Amino acid sequence: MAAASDAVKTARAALQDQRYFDGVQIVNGALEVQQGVLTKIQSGGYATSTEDKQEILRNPEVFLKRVLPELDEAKRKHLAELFVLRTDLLMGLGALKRAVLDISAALLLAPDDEAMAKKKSDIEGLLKTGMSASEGSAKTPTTIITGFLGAGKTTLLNYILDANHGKKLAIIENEFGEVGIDDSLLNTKSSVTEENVIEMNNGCICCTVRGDLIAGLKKLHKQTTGKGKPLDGIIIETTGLADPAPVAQTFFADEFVSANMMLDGILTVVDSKHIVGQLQEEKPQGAVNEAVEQIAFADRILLNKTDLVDELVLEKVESEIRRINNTAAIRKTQNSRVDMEFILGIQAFSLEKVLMQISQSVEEEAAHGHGHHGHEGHESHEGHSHSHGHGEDCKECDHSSHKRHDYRVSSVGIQRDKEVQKDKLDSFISWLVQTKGPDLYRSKGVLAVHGMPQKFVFHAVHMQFSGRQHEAWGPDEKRQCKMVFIGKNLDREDLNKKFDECLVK
Ligand SMILES: Nc1nc2c(ncn2[C@@H]2O[C@H](COP(=O)(O)OP(=O)(O)OP(=O)(O)O)[C@@H](O)[C@H]2O)c(=O)[nH]1
Repeated sequence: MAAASDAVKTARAALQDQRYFDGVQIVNGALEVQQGVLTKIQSGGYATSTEDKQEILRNPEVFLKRVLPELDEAKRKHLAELFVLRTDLLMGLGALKRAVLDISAALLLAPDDEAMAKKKSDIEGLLKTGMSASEGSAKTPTTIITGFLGAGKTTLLNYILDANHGKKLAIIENEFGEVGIDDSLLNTKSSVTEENVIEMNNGCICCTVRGDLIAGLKKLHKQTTGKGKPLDGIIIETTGLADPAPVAQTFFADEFVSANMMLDGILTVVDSKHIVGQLQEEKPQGAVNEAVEQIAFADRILLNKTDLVDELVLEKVESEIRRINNTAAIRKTQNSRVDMEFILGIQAFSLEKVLMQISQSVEEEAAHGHGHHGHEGHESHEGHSHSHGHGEDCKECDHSSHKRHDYRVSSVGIQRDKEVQKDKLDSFISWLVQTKGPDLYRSKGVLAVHGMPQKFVFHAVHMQFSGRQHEAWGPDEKRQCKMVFIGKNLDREDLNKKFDECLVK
């Protein structure tokens, strides 16, 4: 029983830290052990070879009904505890339907438990309204617009509002406590202080949320959905903010916000004429270059003010952007005019979309990106992309300007046609958290975990992580791992080496 209570303790800690996936694995292990023990008792001491070894996980009620007569009070209590724990973990992963199965199993074991009965009806209520814990169609899609001063953000906002006659959009800008619906507030800019940035209490220094934004979103929800007039979308303009991360993380971290809104995507507007200078601006040691960060976080980039530059400059700007972020889609614009489909409803933070995007971006990265590590005579120059062999006579590469191009922020893609070992993957993730957390801006991936029939899909802003098991791998599908990391000072070789240590040999 000591091992069993250890499992409960460790899974509870995982729940606390929002490591839902780890927690589920621990509880699964403990439940499988219980099934083994109970099946042996029923079959007179022998394990049957035909049993479904995961029946307790797949069909908990069927299994429990069969073994119920054998269970003493202590066993019932322990099993119920495991099922309740798994319910909470599954909720964290957004798997509400599975969570209902588990809480029903717990209720079979403890039919008079009022807290469990309430939990069950709460989850069923959430299922009915379509509000899942992680993704759901009832949530209001929210778009973050970033970009350097004067790049064309307000021009874009006005364009969106004009273009969307049929849609009811709310705009939140600057002072997040103030909320403008439709066309109000567009021209009342005021400065933003960093006082409202709150550190999360999970001990990770890079995970912060904005208290004023949460308050603003709550107020907005009350004024709209709360009065039976739901919105079609929310747009947040982050003028004056160096770092879009605390805004983005609010959508992962705050319970109210994540239950009612979903982050649709981060748009970065770029002034084509000035961006190269902005990117290359030397900052005092330790200070961030806002322009570089805004590009690193982007899902979509508007290369604006194309009327002020020629094609050659645009090409250069595009290649500079690609060195920082080679997964965001780029569109050239004038006066921020762009198809709405390119910027709204993009679901960049939906795990389903990650699954689709990741293949494309990692394959591109695998085809082009080689980094310049070990490239004698050069400073580190990650993310620099070519598919050719590399020598001093390399014509495509402007070797004289390597130093200028070193933004310290780059994308690293990893693709392996192998499975990862779960325990080693956990160590890899904790190594990432401990050593790279603040430097890792965006990451996403699809993993084949040894022993797991489903794809494991994740994305993260810094270490604010969202991931869950997705559809099963197809019978003819190659089980493989694909990931993209965008961040500062990423050592491509080190990341590859550390990840390779997690692979099943
Ligand atoms: N030539 C040219 N001017 C543009 C374009 N897009 C926007 N502008 C102008 O650039 C100026 C700045 O545009 P805004 O939309 O206010 O930029 P912003 O990013 O909101 O600026 P801040 O709020 O100060 O950060 C305005 O005068 C716009 O009319 C463009 O494509 N070409």
